[in-house]
Order: sequence, then structure tokens, then C-alpha cells
Amino acid sequence: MARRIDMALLPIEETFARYRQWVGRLPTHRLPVELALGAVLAEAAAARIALPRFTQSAVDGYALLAADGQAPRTLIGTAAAGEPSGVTVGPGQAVRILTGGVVPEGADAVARQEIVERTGTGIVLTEAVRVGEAIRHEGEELASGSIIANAGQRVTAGLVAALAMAGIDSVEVYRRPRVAVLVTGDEVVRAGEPLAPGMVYDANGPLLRSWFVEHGYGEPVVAYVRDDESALEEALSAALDSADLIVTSGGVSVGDRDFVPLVADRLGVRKVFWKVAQKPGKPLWFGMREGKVLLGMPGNPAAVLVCLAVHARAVLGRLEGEAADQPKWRRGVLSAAVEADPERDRLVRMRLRNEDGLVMLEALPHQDSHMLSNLASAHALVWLPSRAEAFAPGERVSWTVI
Ligand SMILES: Nc1nc2c(c(=O)[nH]1)N[C@H]1C(S)=C(S)[C@@H](COP(=O)(O)OP(=O)(O)OC[C@H]3O[C@@H](n4cnc5c(N)ncnc54)[C@H](O)[C@@H]3O)O[C@H]1N2
Ligand code: MOO
Repeated sequence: MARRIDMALLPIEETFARYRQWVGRLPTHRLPVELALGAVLAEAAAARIALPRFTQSAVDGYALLAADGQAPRTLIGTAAAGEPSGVTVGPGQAVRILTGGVVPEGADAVARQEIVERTGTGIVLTEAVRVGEAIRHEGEELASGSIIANAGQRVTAGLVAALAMAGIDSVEVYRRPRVAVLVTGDEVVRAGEPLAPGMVYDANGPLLRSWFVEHGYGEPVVAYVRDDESALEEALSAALDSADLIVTSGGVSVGDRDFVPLVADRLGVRKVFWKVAQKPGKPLWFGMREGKVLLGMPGNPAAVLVCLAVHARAVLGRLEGEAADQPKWRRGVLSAAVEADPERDRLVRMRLRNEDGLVMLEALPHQDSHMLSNLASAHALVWLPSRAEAFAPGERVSWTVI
């Protein structure tokens, strides 16, 4: 079944192409490895030392020559972690060694303590050992100079550890973006305040702030703006001066008080696209001014969520120099039929279950763009391309983490 294309709405795939084309990378800087957590590497990181650095024992036991079999050995020294024995082991000799201790010259195996009996001045093995037993050899994991991570890779806690272990104390990374959030709407009231008729509690401020914090960008600057052209102009101008990524919520559709496109244009933000073939989040507006990105998100909270999970992720990846140009899509199987939309791709919040190795996805109720309550049970945001007929149980679909 061919997709019915609404020319006014940009397909989601095309938005990724536009971000790739328009959004440049932020400058790079050098950071101590631990401070680089969450940032993206701007150059490959190479091990400064071989790993293991020296041939060492994997157990607490005795370093010796395997060829002596079970003949008695005399103890001639001790090697603890960080304290090499300094002796050379010959036939009929052994060195007491602790896990991580340097294997002494001459020794070619370590007998773990459990198979050793102590005699007065020496030891006897209750079973023989093979050459190389319980030894970690110098360079067996990595040669000095091996590439541990590539440019475009995000630094995780595990990578911080791997870099540190290989003697890398600082890395060149892209600067993380500064984010400003503008929550527009005269009807928006902060939680805890009285709610006059026609007013709604603010969901987008808490959503946007928490999302950026949760994803490691720190506290964004959040401002609340009335539905007033000059108030918006002032706030947006300040945001463009201070942030790399500006996200607005509300005021981006075709209503009488939807001023974001107008004011953005007046401030010299060049529109790249407005309106995407997605549900929710259709009126998404994207533009650039001197490297600064403006994502004008709709006011409906579920539209904001979708725009964050799909579009903000893609834009942040470009700003931060990530190799991927869009969120990571995984595959799963629908456990029940789901309605399709003939004009817009649907982004549906679903519950995820693993069943015999398959990821099963089940759509949650309350998917409309003004509804958020199902987030308590949602794990996955499922991308259902626009088409006339419903999606059938068992169909394979793409999803991303929500
Ligand atoms: N004639 C048309 N009307 C609308 C269209 C259209 O194509 N033609 N598109 C609809 C779609 S789709 C969406 S999405 C909305 C987006 O409108 P705006 O971006 O201008 O957003 P607002 O009108 O300001 O707000 C929409 C909705 O969300 C509530 N809201 C706003 N901010 C918050 C907040 N911080 N926390 C909680 N809820 C918020 C607001 O009260 C509205 O109910 O336009 C449709 N209209
Ligand atoms: O695009 Mo709007 O978010 O469908 O309601």
C-alpha cells in the first residue's frame, strides 16, 4: 500500500537529513577523563600502555615451573600486588604470590593455593599445573597504542574506566550544548498554585527540564513566557544569545496567539522546516541562527515528549558530534492490532515485554497528544509509518527508548 504523502508535512526521515545538513558540531575541548562522562569523543583514544602492563598472577598461590610436576619446592620469596619479589625462580623453587603480583623471572605457572600443601620450608602440589596456568600475560588484552574508542562515541561510565585503566588521563570531546527552555502559554500554571477556570497545570516545563537533566545536559535555563509577541521576542532573543539549543513549547501552530514562527523569523532565525508528518508533534518548527538551533515544539505535552525522544535527540547528536544521526531504533513485534494514520507516521507509547527472546510491544491506552498519564507504564516509543490499513498483531516495527 503506497503512503499517502501530504506535501506540506515533512516525513520524519527527512527531518534527520535536514538536521544532518544544517546542524554543525560545537567546538571541542580537552577534559580530564572523568569530567568527560556523557560527552562525545572528538578523536580516537589510544591506550598509553599495554594491558596487562606486566605478567601477573590471576590467583593467590605459588609461582613455579610447571615442569617440576608434583616434586617438592622450596619457597624463596613473596610477590604481593605492587611488591615484586625481585627473585628468579629455578627448578625445585617457588615464590608465594598474591593476585595481581608480578610473576617472577623463571616461573611459568601459578599453582592456586587450594592445590598446594605447605611443608616446613616449602610446598607440595596435590595436582600438577600446566605452563601458563593462572597467569595473565603482559599485553594479552591490548598492545600499547591500541584504539580503545573512536571519535563520535559517547563516553559512558564503563568507557571512563577503560580509558583510565589504559593510562589515558584526558580526552578531546565536543563541548556539551547549553540548553534554554521557553514555556509559552497564558493558561499555564505551575503545580501548587491555584487553578482558575480554563487554566492547566504546567507539564512541559517539568518535562523539558527533567529530560535534559536525565540525559546529562545539566539544568537548562527555563523561562515562562506570556502569549505576547514582545515578551516572546525578549525571551527568545536572550535565549539565542546564551544557549546552543533553544526549545520552546506551545504557540507554534496556526492560532491567533501562536507567535513562535513569527518572532523567530523577526529575530533572524532561518526556518528550515515547519510541520512534520508525525502524530503527535505535527507543528514542530526547526530553524537555525549562527549555529544556534531553535526547536519550536507544540504545546501538547505528549507532542513535546515525542519531539524530545526523536528530534531533540537527533539534533543533540549533531551538535555533539555523535556518529549516529538519529535515535537508535530497535526492532520488536506488535502483540495486538494498532490503528494506523493514513497521513502521518504515528509515534505510539507502548509497554514492552520479553517473550522467548522476542520483544513484544503493546500499545497503551490514552495516546492523544494532550495525554501523558500512560508514561507511568511506557517503555518504548514505536514508529508506525503512515498507511491506510491497521497494523496487525505479529508485525515487526521499530521502537526507541522513551
Ligand atoms: N486549525 C488548526 N488547529 C490546530 C492544528 C492545525 O493544524 N490546525 N494543529 C493542532 C496540533 S496537531 C497541535 S499539536 C496543536 C499545537 O498547538 P501549539 O503548539 O500552538 O500549542 P498551544 O496551542 O499553545 O497548546 C496546545 C495545547 O497544549 C496545552 N499546553 C500548552 N502548554 C502546556 C504546558 N506547559 N503544560 C501543559 N499543557 C500545555 C495547551 O493548553 C493546549 O491545550 O495545535 C492544534 N491546533
Ligand atoms: O501534532 Mo498534535 O501533537 O497531533 O496534537
